[in-house]
Amino acid sequence: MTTTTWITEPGSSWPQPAPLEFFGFPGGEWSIRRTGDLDTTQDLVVDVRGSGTDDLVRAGIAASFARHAGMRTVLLLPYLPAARSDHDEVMGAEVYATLVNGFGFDHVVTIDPHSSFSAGLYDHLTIADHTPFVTAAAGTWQDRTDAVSGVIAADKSGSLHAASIATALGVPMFQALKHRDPATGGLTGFSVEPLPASGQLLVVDDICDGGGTFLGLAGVAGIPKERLGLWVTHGIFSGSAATTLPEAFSFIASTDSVPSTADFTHFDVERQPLLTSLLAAIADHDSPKKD
Ligand SMILES: O=P(O)(O)OC[C@H]1O[C@@H](O)[C@H](O)[C@@H]1O
Repeated sequence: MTTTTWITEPGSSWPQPAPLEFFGFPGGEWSIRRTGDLDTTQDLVVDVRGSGTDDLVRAGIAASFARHAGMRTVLLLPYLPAARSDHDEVMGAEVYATLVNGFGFDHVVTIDPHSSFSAGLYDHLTIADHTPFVTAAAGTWQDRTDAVSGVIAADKSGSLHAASIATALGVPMFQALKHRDPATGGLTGFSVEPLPASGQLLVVDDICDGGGTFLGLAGVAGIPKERLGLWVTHGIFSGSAATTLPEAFSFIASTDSVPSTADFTHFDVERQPLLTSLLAAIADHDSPKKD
C-alpha cells in the first residue's frame, strides 16, 4: 500500500502525518478512520505512488472524508496511471483520469506527465517542474566522473523535455529514435545522431518500464557504459531491467514516484524524494502572481 495521508498548513511544503488510518471491511471495501485529533483547518494531502487500484480508491475515500470534514484536499499523483495509453484503441489514460476526477480533489499534483494529452484529462492539475531533479542528478554524476557533454532524447516524443534539460545544463541535445509496434510492444529501428567523442552523455526520458528503449539506444550509440547515464522521472524498471540496464549505463537516476520492486543488486539507483517539491508546486500555485 502506497497511499499516505498528510496534513499541512495551506501553502506549506512541510507536512505532518495525518491522524488517520485506512481499514478494509470484510466485503473488501476501503474506509478510513481518525486515530487522533485532526485539525480540519489544515489541508489533507493524499500521496499515491505508482498506480495501484486499491491505492487510488483509498485516495478517493480520504478525499470524501476530508470534504465532509470541511478540509481542502490535495492529491499527490506524481506518476499519472496509464498516461502512455493515450493514443491506441484502449485509452487507459481516460479511464484513470475519470476515476481520479470523480474523487473531487481540490488540487492534483503530478510531475513529468507522459503527454500533454494525458495531463489535460485531469481536473485541477498542477505539474511540478522536474528539471531541478534532472540537473541535480547530472551534477551528482559529473562530480563523480567527468563533465556532462550532452543530453540524449530517448525518442521523438521526449525531445522537447530533453531539450529543456539540455538548456538547463548548458549542453547540446542529441536525438535518438525508435519504433514501437503497438500490437506487440516490440521495439525496432533504433538510431541516434552522431555523439561527442568525450564527456558524459545523459539519456533523459519520462518513464523506464522494461528498459528496451534505453538498451536499444545504448546499442546503437556505441558509447562505453562509463560515459552513459540514464535519467527517468518514473522508474518502474520491470522485468530484467535491473540486471540489463547496469550493463549499458554506469549511472541511473530517478525519483520515488513509483514504488519499484526492481532488484538492482550491487548497483545504486539514485532515487530523489518528491514530497516537498510536489507540495511546493501547490504553494506556488496558491500564491498570488507577482508582476
Ligand atoms: O522501453 P521501456 O522502458 O519499456 O518503456 C519506456 C519508454 O516508453 C515510452 O512510452 C516512454 O516515454 C519511454 O520512452
